[in-house]
Amino acid sequence: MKVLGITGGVGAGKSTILDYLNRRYHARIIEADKVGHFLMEPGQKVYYHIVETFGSGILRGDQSIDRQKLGKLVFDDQEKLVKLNSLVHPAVKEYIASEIEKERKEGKVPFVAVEAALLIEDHYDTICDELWYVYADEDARRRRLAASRGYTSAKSDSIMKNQLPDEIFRESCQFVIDNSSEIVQNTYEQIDRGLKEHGIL
Ligand SMILES: CC(C)(COP(=O)(O)OP(=O)(O)OC[C@H]1O[C@@H](n2cnc3c(N)ncnc32)[C@H](O)[C@@H]1O)[C@@H](O)C(=O)NCCC(=O)NCCS
Ligand SMILES: Nc1ncnc2c1ncn2[C@@H]1O[C@H](COP(=O)(O)OP(=O)(O)OP(=O)(O)O)[C@@H](O)[C@H]1O
Repeated sequence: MKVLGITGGVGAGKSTILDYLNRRYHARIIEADKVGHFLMEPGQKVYYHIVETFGSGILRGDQSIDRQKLGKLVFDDQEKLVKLNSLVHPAVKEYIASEIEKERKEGKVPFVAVEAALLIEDHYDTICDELWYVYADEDARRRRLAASRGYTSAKSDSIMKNQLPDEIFRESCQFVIDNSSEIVQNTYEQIDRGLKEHGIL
């Protein structure tokens, strides 16, 4: 059972591709963002450490972490982002590695696809057979993030500036998917080809 890592900048289309891998190929998909959100819920592994570090000002009335507030804090302050990453990333990677092991034991899925913007920085090459880079030009990404999530251009930029540049993604990955076209079928065809040519299936 192969493990495919899907990476790329914010809004490049990683989740869209994961959804296709699940629908078309019945891959088990794991989204690191979602794992991170889960581990931040009250009572979960990293909740207490985050509240201790960033203070109760980031909490909602029901004691859950207000991620929008936390995001505003960290995406404008590199030091705080590094601190948050150091609390969240090891727990997320450990959780994902254990899910992969479960799938390996059960042997029911053709492959696993793990998705995150930070697969390269966090050395997911140690648990993935290949890393694939999803590219879309920055204007398309800003436009899509504004339309689907209401992100302002400034918010998209504040996230982008904390992510790796295009050339590092290209150097570090084994396959590049260009998701700039608005015709998503073009993207799906690249995936179909990549899966065959790279022996993932
Ligand atoms: C800052 C947080 C609270 C904002 O939460 P929110 O729900 O508003 O946004 P979401 O998690 O969907 O992130 C939006 C996008 O920002 C980018 N992003 C998230 N974290 C990071 C980071 N540490 N560095 C660079 N980009 C990041 C990703 O492209 C992501 O898809 C959250 O992103 C977070 O906890 N980040 C730190 C942990 C992390 O890196 N998680 C992602 C993979 S483990
Ligand atoms: N080829 C495409 N044409 C038009 N819209 C697209 C295309 N690909 C993705 N989108 C849309 O762009 C938005 C961002 O895509 P998606 O959520 O898949 O990005 P992502 O890389 O997973 O983002 P994040 O880094 O935040 O996790 C979504 O609303 C999605 O439907």
